[in-house]
Parts: sequence; structure tokens; C-alpha cells
Amino acid sequence: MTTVDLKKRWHELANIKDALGARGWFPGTSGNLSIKVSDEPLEFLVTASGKDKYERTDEDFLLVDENSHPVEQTSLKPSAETLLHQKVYELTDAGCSLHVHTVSNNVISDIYAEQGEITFQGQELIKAFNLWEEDAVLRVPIIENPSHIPDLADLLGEQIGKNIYGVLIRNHGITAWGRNAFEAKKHLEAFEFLFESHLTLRTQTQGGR
Ligand SMILES: CSCCC(=O)C(=O)COP(=O)(O)O
Ligand SMILES: [Zn+2]
Repeated sequence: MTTVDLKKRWHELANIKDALGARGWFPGTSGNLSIKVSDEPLEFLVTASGKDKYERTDEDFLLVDENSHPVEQTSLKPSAETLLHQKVYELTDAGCSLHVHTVSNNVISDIYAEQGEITFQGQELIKAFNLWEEDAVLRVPIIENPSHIPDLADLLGEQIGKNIYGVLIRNHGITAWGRNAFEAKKHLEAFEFLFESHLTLRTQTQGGR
């Protein structure tokens, strides 16, 4: 990894953070973002824990290794949920992983928790996940939210598989990913659009039940 690579990735992640922040997707300092900088050994930039993610500073991200430990001596703490990002990089070809808490993903994650998933079919936006067939189904697994992060990361890992691009965490948020920053953002936006549409439709047709 060269300094140029690191700066380029930092810039990409900072731009995504700004774009998601403009939508209000980091309430109460929630959310964390990462971008892969090197494959072997695995190294990725991840947001520092507990910060106001609506602000842009020189201390927004730090580089961590394949064990989610800072690569260099720093006073910054990696996101408390860095292990989830590590898991995504271990089990997929992702180059970028995004975790946000929104009202829509929070509500959907609770309504469908007992089913363990929500699926979408016949929605144009599932094409954002490269699902082009007319009868294609987009599946989003839903996992429980244990407070022990290694357990949460293991639950996430169990759900990762073919055509899975994001996992909902019950009453918590979503972790979504893509091969690069552009694709990860595209996937996250598409998920949120589908969740909001679904909830709006439920309200209109079933009085919210
Ligand atoms: C105040 S949000 C609780 C922690 C969380 O779920 C989150 O996404 C932010 O944690 P981080 O350590 O990445 O700031
Ligand atoms: Zn979170």
C-alpha cells in the first residue's frame, strides 16, 4: 500500500461519509464506515469510535489490520463495530462496508425479525443488486443484536452468502457492502429506498399493521 492509495481511499470514504451525513443517516453518533486499503495483509480504514459523523476532520478514520487493531500508535479508537467490517472483508470480495442506523431499517428489522429476513420482488430497484430477471428476489437477512460484538460479528458472518449484500441487525441498523465505495453506497441507498417504500406502502394499505 502506498501513501497515494491510502489518501485516495481516505478521500473516497470521507466523501461517502459526507453524502450519507447529508441524509441524516448518523443520528446520535451512530454508524461506522470502512474501506479496504490492502488485501494481503488485510488493512482497512475505519471510522473512529464515538465521533460526530456529521463533522469532517483529519481524525475521522484510522487504519486497522486483519485483527481490527490499529496499524500505528494512535489515540483514536476504532469503531466499536470494526469486527463486523473485518468479517465482511474476510467472507466477501467487498472493498467497502457501510453501517448506518435509520428509522426505516430499524423499524423493518423489528417487524420482520421473527421471520429472520425480508425479501423484495417486483421492485425495479433490486436491479441495483444486479438482479435483472423478472422473478428475481432480493433477500435481506435479519440477525439479533447481542451486545458482545464478536458474537454479533459471528451472526453476521453466518448470513453472508451468494447475492447477499447487506444484513439487518434487529433494532440496531444495517451493514451493507460492495466491491468498491461506489457499489457499497449504491447498495445502501437501494436498501433504504426499498425499506422506506415498503413501510410507506404498509401504512397506506394496512394502516401500518
Ligand atoms: C450511539 S450508537 C451505538 C454504537 C453503534 O451502534 C454505532 O454504530 C456507532 O459505534 P462507533 O463505535 O462506530 O461510533
Ligand atoms: Zn451500530
